[in-house]
Amino acid sequence: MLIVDNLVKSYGTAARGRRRRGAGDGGAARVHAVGGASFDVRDGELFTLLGPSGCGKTTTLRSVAGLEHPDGGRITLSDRVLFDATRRVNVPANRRALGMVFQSYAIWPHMTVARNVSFPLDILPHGRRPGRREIDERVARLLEVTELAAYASRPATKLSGGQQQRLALARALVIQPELLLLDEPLSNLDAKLRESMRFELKRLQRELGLTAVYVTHDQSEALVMSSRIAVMNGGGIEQIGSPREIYTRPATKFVAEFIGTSNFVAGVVRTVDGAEVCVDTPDGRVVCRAGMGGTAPGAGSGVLLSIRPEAVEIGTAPPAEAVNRWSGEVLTRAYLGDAVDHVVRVGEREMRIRSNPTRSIEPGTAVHLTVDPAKVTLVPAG
Ligand SMILES: Nc1ncnc2c1ncn2[C@@H]1O[C@H](COP(=O)(O)OP(=O)(O)OP(=O)(O)O)[C@@H](O)[C@H]1O
Repeated sequence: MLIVDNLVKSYGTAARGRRRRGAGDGGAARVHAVGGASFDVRDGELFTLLGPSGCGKTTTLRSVAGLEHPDGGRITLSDRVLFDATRRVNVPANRRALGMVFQSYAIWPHMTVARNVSFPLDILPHGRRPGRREIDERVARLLEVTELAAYASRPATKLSGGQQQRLALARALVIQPELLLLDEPLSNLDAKLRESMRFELKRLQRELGLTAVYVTHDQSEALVMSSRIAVMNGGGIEQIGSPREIYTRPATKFVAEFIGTSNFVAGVVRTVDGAEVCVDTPDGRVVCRAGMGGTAPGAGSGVLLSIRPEAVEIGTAPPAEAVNRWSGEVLTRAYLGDAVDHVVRVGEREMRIRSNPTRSIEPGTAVHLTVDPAKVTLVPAG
């Protein structure tokens, strides 16, 4: 539905801007905010751009919205070309008819809740404005689904943070946009509300069959909400996949580190037999069946093993498994309520292990570790 192809955007640091980096260099330097990002968003999908601060996700979203003028690339929505650098097409933001919700929900304080929702339609020119009855129906339905119907005539400022965010959403949806753009819409809410709003937003998106692009730096938010995630780093996309794919088969070390935690072990590929790769590491041979994000490493190549803390089994009795086993000593233990973390010294390294709280072993104890080959992922070294 939405296709973003090779999007490029840089900013001159001497220019006026939202933010600056590298100023004081005489104005010659440019910040390469997005360097050739490509992705497509399917109908009915909640597609997330996830990455650390400054990786280019907001610039990408604002380019789709028409609020930034990219240097290169092409953006199409269904069969409409919104932007094409080579053909010099750049549809203005107000003609793209997209719904937008931002971090600061910026509801109109002097209006009632219902008027906030109807306003984007009320101000449409005569020929494009729906009739009064249709406007009232749309507003009523949106207030219903966002669970704000009871507050319709209340001043918009007299709502809680979560209600105001739902109002911002209702207001964005009233124009029936083909695509909804959301930029960190939950980050102004307190932790508890943020968590419940994740589910609310996801429910609304499903119920209304919305197609949305969602920007966040919060990995757990992205995992909970998204149909697919594009992990961004330094203006580029490192990996696109479902939350499960991204978590269980990270394509790069950056993705494995940014989403969750991982134990990394450097090694050299010894043999490749179909999907099974044997890797020699300083602490013995490790068999890996989870593969390497798309590419197959050849024998002799240096790789990193990425092993999630919860994939490792810890125990005091020697394991039955013949492969992927290590011996070590518990260094520290931390009780987390729903889990226990152990840090175990294995040879020269430390490994982090997350287990069920019933499996709690005292520091100083000699332990054995095992990991299922299907839970060991390879990522490129370096
Ligand atoms: N108007 C601007 N002028 C100059 N540099 C800019 C401008 N807007 C963004 N940048 C720079 O471009 C890069 C990408 O910014 P962007 O806002 O897209 O990142 P982000 O991933 O959304 O970060 P955050 O989560 O902090 O909003 C950053 O280095 C930023 O400082």
